[in-house]
Amino acid sequence: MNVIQTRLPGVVIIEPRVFGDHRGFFLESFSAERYKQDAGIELDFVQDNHSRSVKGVLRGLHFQKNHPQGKLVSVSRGAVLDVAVDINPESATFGEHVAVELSDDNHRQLYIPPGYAHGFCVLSDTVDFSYKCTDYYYPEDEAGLAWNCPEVGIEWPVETPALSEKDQHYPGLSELVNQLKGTS
Ligand SMILES: Cc1cn([C@H]2C[C@H](O)[C@@H](COP(=O)(O)OP(=O)(O)O[C@H]3O[C@@H](C)C(=O)[C@@H](O)[C@H]3O)O2)c(=O)[nH]c1=O
Repeated sequence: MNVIQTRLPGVVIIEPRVFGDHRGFFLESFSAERYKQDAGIELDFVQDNHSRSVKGVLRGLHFQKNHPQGKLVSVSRGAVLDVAVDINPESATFGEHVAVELSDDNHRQLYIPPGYAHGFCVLSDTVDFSYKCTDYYYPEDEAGLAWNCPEVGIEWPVETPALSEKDQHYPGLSELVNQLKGTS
């Protein structure tokens, strides 16, 4: 497999080896030893998730405050623009993001270590989105960053995405940092 470093520490693009033949293709979507050695993923995964969304849906930008999750994300059908944002004020890349197209055509995966905000926007008619998480889901611990925060400046492929109710009300980066510090 091929591993591509991004500008954000620990965030890597993984291109699995794809074995194509007259039947279709085969790939290993995860293998603990190899992903540890080649992609630096030391943490164990404890939960697998799958969501389906239609074109124009945007989910994000999400993280958990006290139980941060590392996520190995991929698309089994369709295409998304997947985004990770550095929300750690102590980080040299605070406020920066990476945006990567993941599709059933390029077979790319993105590993996002614990501590980043994550989201994606659907580019295809339908998408099946799968991800492995290094911690469990704690509904009371859920938090988010506004998908359209101007301080982050993500160039999303749609102007008016379809959002969940809660994704319409998350704060921008400065407000989020103040909230996490407990100062507002
Ligand atoms: C994320 C999650 C949701 N749920 C439930 C809660 C809710 O009733 C329903 C839909 O939840 P949400 O609207 O939060 O789903 P969604 O907006 O798809 O949330 C996900 O977005 C992407 C971008 C991520 O990075 C994930 O970590 C996760 O936050 O599913 C679980 O039971 N377990 C889970 O792990």
